[in-house]
Amino acid sequence: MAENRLIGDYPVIGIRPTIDGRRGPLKVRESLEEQTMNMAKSAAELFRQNLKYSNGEPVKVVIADTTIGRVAETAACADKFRKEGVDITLTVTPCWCYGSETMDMDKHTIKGVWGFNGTERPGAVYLAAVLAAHAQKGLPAFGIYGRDVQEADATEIPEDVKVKLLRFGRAAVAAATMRGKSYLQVGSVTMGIAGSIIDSAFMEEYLGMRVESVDEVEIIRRMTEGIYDEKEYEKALSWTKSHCKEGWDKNPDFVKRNDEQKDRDWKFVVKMMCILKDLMNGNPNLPEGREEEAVGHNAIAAGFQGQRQWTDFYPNGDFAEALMNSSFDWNGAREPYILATENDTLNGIGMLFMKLLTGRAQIFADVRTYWSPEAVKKATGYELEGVAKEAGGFLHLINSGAACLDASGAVKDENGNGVMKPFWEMTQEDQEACLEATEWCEADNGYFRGGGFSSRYLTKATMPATMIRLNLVKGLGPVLQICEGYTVELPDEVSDKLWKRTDYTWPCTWFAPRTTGEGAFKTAYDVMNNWGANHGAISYGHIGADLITLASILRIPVCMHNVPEEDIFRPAAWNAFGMDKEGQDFRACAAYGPLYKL
Ligand SMILES: C[C@H](O)[C@@H](O)[C@@H](O)C(=O)CO
Ligand SMILES: [Mn+2]
Repeated sequence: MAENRLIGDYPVIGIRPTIDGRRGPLKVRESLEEQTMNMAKSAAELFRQNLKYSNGEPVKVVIADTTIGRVAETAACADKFRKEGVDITLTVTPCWCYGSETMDMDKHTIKGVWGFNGTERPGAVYLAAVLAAHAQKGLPAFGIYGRDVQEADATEIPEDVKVKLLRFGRAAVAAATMRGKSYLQVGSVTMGIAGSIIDSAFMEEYLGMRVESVDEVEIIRRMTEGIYDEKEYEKALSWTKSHCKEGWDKNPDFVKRNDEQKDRDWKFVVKMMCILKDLMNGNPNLPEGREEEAVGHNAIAAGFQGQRQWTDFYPNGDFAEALMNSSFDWNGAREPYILATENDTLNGIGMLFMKLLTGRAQIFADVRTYWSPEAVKKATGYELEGVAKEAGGFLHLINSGAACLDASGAVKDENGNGVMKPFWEMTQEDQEACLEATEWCEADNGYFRGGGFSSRYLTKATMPATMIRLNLVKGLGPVLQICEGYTVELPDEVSDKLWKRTDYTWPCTWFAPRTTGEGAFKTAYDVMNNWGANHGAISYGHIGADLITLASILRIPVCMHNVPEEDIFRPAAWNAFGMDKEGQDFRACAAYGPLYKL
């Protein structure tokens, strides 16, 4: 079955080797042709080797047919790139060139410029000149300039240049991948959660996406009228029965569902997942006469209302949310979906940002509780250690449904450390480890009167992680919060005591922010006390710097982060908005406005 089949090409990177146009007896241009084109080839190779689309394929990179010395060659390059579907350009040069004649003036491309740091020819001078032109013309571009002078014939890319090139590449590909895709909302506002009040203007103007909305009755219609792939459903059900072990039922006897009802519920939730996939991707294998349903909604991300109405009556969406957000299912390892629970569109977009940057499955969670060292000691007698102690406590991240099974930490690297791999690295063994670490408990009848099953696991690994929240603030617009930290392993009996005080049948992750002792990152308590909403999106890895670069491309200011200042990489023009990194970001984003504003 075609999974994650999105209509529309993935963004292409175009490399623009620019050069001094002077020929003549001293052959300035001729003497630079090879070095300039070699820079372009090195950058292209670096991108091809290290950047992947969200489907796991290597990023496509094209190079201009010739070096670009005068405007005619600039135009020829722009023409080629238009035909190739280039959304992102990197201009490279070891020498002086004529800024406004050779710069990328396409207002839709995401731009970077790498000036070679060799002093024989003034590549750095061109870099500064053309970045000034970009600033003057309102076409912000990232500037990349290596620290150390290189030999003129050097072809290797210095480490610090690589870091910036790849950060620019990952963020630009993530930003451009969203263009033209849909956010599908299934159902509407959930329990009054503001994030589930979808803001189409934000999706359109900041992300270049569009909003598709489907009433939940569509799931029932498709079930009732058989508008799903029967073969796929049977395969999914059989796999579920053998791979998704049922946990215990905490409900009191007077509401407990009997085996026959639970069997019906399993069939229901598996079919629901098949249908939600079809709604997002479309499915060419739907029954004859269902051509309209077969095309799907071209959704790169989606949300499901769950909690209230649907879950008051039908089995909940936790099974679909948990497995679709994971990096595998009955079809083996596959690109994780982004399916937000409680229809929290902003948390869904946060998950999407990080999936596009990493290729990894994502966690959706309530930022449920701050546990101070004193409170833990009082509740369990345990003295905090390690990252939790350093952070002055930790946060309880827990929500029913949309936390990927990868977050169990059951997948181990070669050193036995818990990891969450990009989906293309997930082995059969890794998938089984995640399933083994997960049980599917009967839905809490207090919250889910319609029944269903909730995934349950404890994150049993200390893993680097990044938690973000995208917030919409009236009068300001979107802002992003970023918190790097670590998942925390507690002794089982300590976890148990704390977990039991809340939703014991939901997936549980303890998280210690990397604190700085100041402001919002003074301690773990301050992170929660400054958090902008009830939810957070969490990814494996410390990817805050990539998120800051992505946010700057999208013109979304970052209002809270714990990323070291030296790792902040934004378009060069941001420097014109003041020396304070945070303030300049707000001022620049306000000045440039949303990328796709008409
Ligand atoms: C208690 C509610 O039903 C839960 O869903 C709550 O924990 C939430 O997740 C609200 O975001
Ligand atoms: Mn929630």
